[in-house]
Amino acid sequence: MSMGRDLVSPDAEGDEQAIESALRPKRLGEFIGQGRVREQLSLVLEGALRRNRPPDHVLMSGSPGLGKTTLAMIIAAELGMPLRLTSGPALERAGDLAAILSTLSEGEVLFIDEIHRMARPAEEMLYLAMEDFRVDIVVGKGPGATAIPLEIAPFTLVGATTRAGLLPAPLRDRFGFVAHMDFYDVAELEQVLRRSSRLLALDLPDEGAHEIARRSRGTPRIANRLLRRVRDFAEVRTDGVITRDIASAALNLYEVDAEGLDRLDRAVLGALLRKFGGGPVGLSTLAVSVGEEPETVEVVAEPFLVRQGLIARTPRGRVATASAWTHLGMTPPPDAFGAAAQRALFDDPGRTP
Ligand SMILES: Nc1ncnc2c1ncn2[C@@H]1O[C@H](COP(=O)(O)OP(=O)(O)OP(=O)(O)O)[C@@H](O)[C@H]1O
Ligand SMILES: [Mg+2]
Repeated sequence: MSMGRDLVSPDAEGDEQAIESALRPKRLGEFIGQGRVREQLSLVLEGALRRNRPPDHVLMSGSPGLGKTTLAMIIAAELGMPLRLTSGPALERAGDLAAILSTLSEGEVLFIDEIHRMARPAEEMLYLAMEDFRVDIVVGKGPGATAIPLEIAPFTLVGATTRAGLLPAPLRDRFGFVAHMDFYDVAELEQVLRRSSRLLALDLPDEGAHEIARRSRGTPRIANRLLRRVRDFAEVRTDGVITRDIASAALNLYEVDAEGLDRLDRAVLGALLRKFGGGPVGLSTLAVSVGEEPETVEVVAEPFLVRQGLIARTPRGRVATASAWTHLGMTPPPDAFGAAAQRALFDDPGRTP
């Protein structure tokens, strides 16, 4: 996604990937937060280990940087099986997928990242593979084409997506377990930060951890990234101890706001208030007004803004809440929360009052 250069962008790139893999928890017991997902997953894995069979296919959905790849690696590690990695965009043709499936060994874990971006023919091949551990290789073209069935070893598919809504139902239904990953709360992010500061041998008192956690956009990847920037600041300007004041000064310097909103978040919120009087406004109109793809706004900015109670999704479009106006230090127009806005918020055709 295009927001990669920002300090609080949820996407990882470049050097960051090496640092991330060093900080990645390797076993389920080290994985912080996501309590329910962790408990459900540990049952799935334990059951499979007892029966000595590969577990059901697992789908993980959630915003960037919440730990989907980490969890996929943990699944393989807990099963004691190798992990094969690929991604939806790499599977352009059915043949790309067949090449991988046909070389899997029994019990192997196949991780398909961004599974919603797989091409259609590969997706159809995957249905059969997931269900019957078989693929049909089509040889030839037109009326003379024949399908040669090919057995594949029983494997476990782990799919990850930032957009579960885009997965076709037949694909979603073939996963035995769907893990919905949510944003982390401040206490959980503090734990992530304490763990990382141990691994990086940093001096991070609780007050410093709290200040960084609060501004990490509910996302472990961002928490780790902010920790490294704050470390630079602490080491260059002071004795290296990351106090609350140091953390706060460093984050102000990097323009991470008090609630962790990044440039895109602030742009979206600003446009919603200034150009559309607080809404309701449609997603694509809002995206165009900040010069971004609707998908970027929907996947990267919106879930966090909704979670923070700054915007609401209504049947008529996105609307700003009272906190949004306060957050940007603006006064809502007199009718902002009047009859029209109330209608937008509560006229849900799918719901009876
Ligand atoms: N539960 C966790 N406990 C500790 N650290 C975590 C946890 N989840 C994620 N992290 C840290 O955040 C980083 C990013 O996580 P990960 O790469 O798994 O996210 P992702 O959901 O796959 O993101 P993307 O959608 O961009 O692929 C990891 O390298 C790891 O250091
Ligand atoms: Mg990932």
